[in-house]
Amino acid sequence: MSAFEVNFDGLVGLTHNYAGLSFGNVASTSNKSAVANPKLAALQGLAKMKALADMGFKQGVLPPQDRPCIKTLRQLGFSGDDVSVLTQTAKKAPHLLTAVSSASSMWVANAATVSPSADTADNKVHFTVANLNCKFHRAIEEQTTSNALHAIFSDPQYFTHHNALPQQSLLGDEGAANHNRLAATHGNEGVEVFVYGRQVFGGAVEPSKYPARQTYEASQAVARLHQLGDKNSVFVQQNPDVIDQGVFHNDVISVSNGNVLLHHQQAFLNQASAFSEIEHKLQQLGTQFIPIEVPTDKVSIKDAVTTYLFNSQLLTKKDGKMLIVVPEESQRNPRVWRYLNELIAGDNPIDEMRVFDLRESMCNGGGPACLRLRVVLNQAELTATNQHALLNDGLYHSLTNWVNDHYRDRVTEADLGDPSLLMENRTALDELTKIMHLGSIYSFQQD
Ligand SMILES: N=C(N)NCCC[C@H](NC(=O)CCC(=O)O)C(=O)O
Repeated sequence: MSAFEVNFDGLVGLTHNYAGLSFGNVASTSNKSAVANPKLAALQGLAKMKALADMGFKQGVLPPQDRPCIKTLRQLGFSGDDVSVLTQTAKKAPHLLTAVSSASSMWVANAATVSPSADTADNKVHFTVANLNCKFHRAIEEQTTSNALHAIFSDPQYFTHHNALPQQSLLGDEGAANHNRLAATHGNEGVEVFVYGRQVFGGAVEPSKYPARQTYEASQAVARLHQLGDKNSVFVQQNPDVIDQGVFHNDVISVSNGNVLLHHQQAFLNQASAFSEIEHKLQQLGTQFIPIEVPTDKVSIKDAVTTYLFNSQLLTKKDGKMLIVVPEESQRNPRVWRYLNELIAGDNPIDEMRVFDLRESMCNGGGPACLRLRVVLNQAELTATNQHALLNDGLYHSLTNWVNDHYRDRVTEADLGDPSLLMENRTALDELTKIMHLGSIYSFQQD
């Protein structure tokens, strides 16, 4: 059956800031305490969405979360009215305030893992919300993420939603950032490649410096929930050495589209055997596997981490060829830029490149691919999707005006305790739920 890949991009939230919260993510820790510009960040994200929609790609939008998250602070013992909860936290536990204020839900590649109906035994689209339990500021995203996904994919005839896995390090799950799908076309049955950083039971090698966020046990659980057969799934360990060099998610070292896997030479442990399993399983589905390997002598791991060359989007164009969407940082590095130009001129399906300025997100370790969640939908599933979450000119203009009306152009850690910022968030998000017809997805709307 024919199907579309719809890229749902996360809108950057109003509290976007640089708090250095993600140990193991080099950009996050090295930009700690820099001054952030949430308005610019949101507009940069919208500009990418609009440009891709204008090129004919189907584009969706996922809303940001309500921050600072007062509900979480109450769970941690702060009490009184909302403003007093905020001001007490700012005074007594500023480190908690930065965590509950992060706009990290913008990186929706970590929101959930999604399996298209062509791969699942019951022929429904399955979503499992990621528990993100490696980082406290991200572990608090799951409930609102679940509410947003339900509000956009509400019809149980087509969509099955699974709660996040239990919040336990055994089951660390970072969603689609560690999940690559390979298939002849989006609509064909495919092979889903689950990439994990460590195996708790019986695993051997692990990174020694930085955390491996995704476990084998979590990847297995998601594949079971999604009713994926053995023929539709492959489990591969990410190379622990590259995690220790700052590759905290697999989408910082590889990206798939169709039957192509663009990856670094050092991306995976036991790369050869993993690729022969993928090749074999794709062959059984009648499809050839096209791995494109980037050698270390052309692009080092350091180059990959600083430029986010692999955190690119690979998109199938109408003519069947592929477009690669990269961040400006890739253009600024001569080795990476040379490689990319060789790639699009070479004998492979990728023949066009677009460069985007996503600096505000990049400074926290989030490139083009982090900002989007891929959802493959056939026509009936697309029709059943909340149409107000799909980007067209009207929604783009509404969202741009909404950002210009509500967002600040400067936020530092010191601003996070400002009660006006909390109120600005709530006013803006309340309006957004009306623009996008989401209902009451935020806890402040439910109290
Ligand atoms: N690779 C993918 N798919 N996503 C990127 C996520 C970046 C995010 N950064 C942050 O959460 C930094 C927040 C701060 O430090 O203020 C993270 O580390 O989880």
